[in-house]
Amino acid sequence: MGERYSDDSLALHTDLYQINMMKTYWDEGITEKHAVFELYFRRNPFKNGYAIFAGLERLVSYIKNLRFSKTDIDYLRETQNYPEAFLDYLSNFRFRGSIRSAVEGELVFANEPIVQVEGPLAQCQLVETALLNIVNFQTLIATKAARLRYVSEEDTLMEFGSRRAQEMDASLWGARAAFVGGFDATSNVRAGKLFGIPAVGTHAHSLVQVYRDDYEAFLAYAKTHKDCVFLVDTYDTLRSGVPAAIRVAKEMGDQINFLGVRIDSGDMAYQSKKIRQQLDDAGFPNAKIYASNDLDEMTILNLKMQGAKIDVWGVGTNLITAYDQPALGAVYKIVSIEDENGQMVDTLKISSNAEKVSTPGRKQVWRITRRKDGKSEGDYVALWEERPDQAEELFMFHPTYTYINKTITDFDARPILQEIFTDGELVYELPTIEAIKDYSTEKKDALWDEYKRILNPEDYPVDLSQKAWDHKMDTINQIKKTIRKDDLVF
Ligand SMILES: Nc1ncnc2c1ncn2[C@@H]1O[C@H](COP(=O)(O)OP(=O)(O)OP(=O)(O)O)[C@@H](O)[C@H]1O
Ligand SMILES: O=P(O)(O)OC[C@H]1O[C@H](OP(=O)(O)OP(=O)(O)O)[C@H](O)[C@@H]1O
Ligand SMILES: O=C(O)c1cccnc1
Repeated sequence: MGERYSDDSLALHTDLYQINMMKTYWDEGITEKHAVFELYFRRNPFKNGYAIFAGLERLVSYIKNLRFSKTDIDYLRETQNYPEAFLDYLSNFRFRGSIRSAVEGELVFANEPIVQVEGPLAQCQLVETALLNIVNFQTLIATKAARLRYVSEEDTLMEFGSRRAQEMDASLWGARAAFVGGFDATSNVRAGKLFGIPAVGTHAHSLVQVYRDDYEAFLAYAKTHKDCVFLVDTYDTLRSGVPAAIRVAKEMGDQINFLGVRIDSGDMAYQSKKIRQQLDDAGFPNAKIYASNDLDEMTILNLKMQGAKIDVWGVGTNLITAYDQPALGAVYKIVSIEDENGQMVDTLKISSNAEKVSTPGRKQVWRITRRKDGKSEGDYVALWEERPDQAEELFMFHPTYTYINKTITDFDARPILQEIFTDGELVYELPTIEAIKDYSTEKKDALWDEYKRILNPEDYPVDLSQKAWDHKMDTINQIKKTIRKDDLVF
C-alpha cells in the first residue's frame, strides 16, 4: 500500500458505487440537493437487550479529515472513466453537512436512528460505507464487552484479542470499544498509547519453555520486573507451577509485587479452588488468580456457578471477533430529500419484509424515564419537530402490535441524538475515554435488570410517535398509489 502511492487518505474507503452515484448526481447537477440519511440496526446483537454505541471518536476524525488526496484522484483517473471536471469536484471535496449522533457509551436499541447525516446529497452518500464500517464494528464489540462485564460483576476484565482480531485496525479499535463496554485494560500497547487505556500483561508459556523450568523462569522474571503474575500451567499447575510461584514470591519478598498467577488450560473451576487454597496456605491471600483460554460470557457464568475462585479474566478471541455474531448489520437509509421546488420530501424504502420498511422523515430518539426513580420506560422515536419533553403525558404504543400501549405521565424525555457537526464544523467536544466508560456504566445501572440479563432479555420498547407512525402509513399509501398494482409486493 504505502510503497505504491506516496500518500493515502480515507476518502476512497468507500464502495465504488457511492462515487458512481456521486457522479450521477454531479452530471445531473444535484450534488447539493439537501438530504437526510439515518443509520440504525434492526436487531440487537447477541440477542442482547440493548447495544452500547461506540465509534464516534473515529467517525469525527474521519469526517474532519475527509479529502481526496492527490494519489486518490490519480488512481480514479487511471481506473475509472471519470471526466476531469468531476475529478476536480472530488479534489475540492469537504464534508459540509451536519451530523447528529448518539454519544459513545450510550445504550441504543434496534430500529431507532443512532446517527443522522444531513447535508448536500453527494456528501451524505460518500460517507455511508465508512460510517457503517466504523459503527457496526465498534458497537458490536462494545456490546459484547458489556455482556462480559455483566457476568463478571466486579471482577477485573482484560482484553487479550490482538493476535486473533481481523487485522490490526480491529485489534486497536476493538480494544477501545471493549473498554467503552466495561473492560478494565488491554494487552495491546498501541491501544494503550493512542487511547489512554491501561495496557497490562503477564507472560507467555514461551518464557517458561526458554528456562525449561517454572522456578527458573519465574525467578528471572521477578528479578527484572516489579509487578509479577506468573503463568503456572506450562508443565503441571498444582505440583510445579503454583509451588514455584510461591517459592519465588517468598524469596523475593518486598522486591516484587506478587500480584498472582495465571491459568490458561484445564478445568479452571477445579484448579482455581486448589490454587486459592495453596496461595492462602502459603500466606498470600491477596494474590489473585487470573484465567484465560477461550473464555466468553457463557463460560465465565458457568465457572462462577461452579464456584471458581477466579479474580481476573483475560478474554481474547470470542470478544474481539464477536465470535457468536460477527456483524451488527446496521444500515444507512435516506429518509428525506429536497424536491424540484426546494421542498423536503420524506422517503422510505418498501420491502415485502415488514421489518425492512424504513421510517420516513428526520427523527429524534427520546429516552423516556420515570421522574421518580430514573428507570427506563422505553424509547420514543418522533419526527424532529416534535417535543415530547414538553408534553404532560405520552401515549406509547408498539409500532407493529399497536394494541400494546400505555399512557405515561411524570416522565423525563432525553434526546439521544446530539449535534456533532453543524454545516461541516465540529461542535462537539469529545469526552475522555474514562468519562465515556463511566457514562455507559451509569446508563446501564439505570436500566431494568429484565433488559440486562444475557439470556432471553425482555424486549425494550422502541415506539414510534403517533405522528411518525401516521406519516409512515401515509407515505406507504402514497407510494402504493404511484406504482402499478401488478408490481405490488406488500
Ligand atoms: N470448569 C469448567 N467449566 C466449563 N468450562 C471450562 C471449565 N474449565 C475450562 N473451561 C473452558 O473449556 C474450554 C477448554 O478448552 P480446551 O479443551 O481447548 O482447553 P485445554 O485442553 O484445557 O487447554 P489448551 O488450550 O492448552 O488445549 C475452554 O473454553 C475453557 O475456558
Ligand atoms: O483464548 P483467548 O480468549 O483468545 O485469549 C488469548 C489467548 O492467547 C494466549 O495464548 P494463545 O492462544 O496464543 O496460545 P495457547 O492457545 O497455546 O494458549 C493466552 O494464553 C490466551 O489463551
Ligand atoms: O498478558 C497476557 O497474559 C496475555 C496477553 C495476550 C494474550 N494472552 C495473554
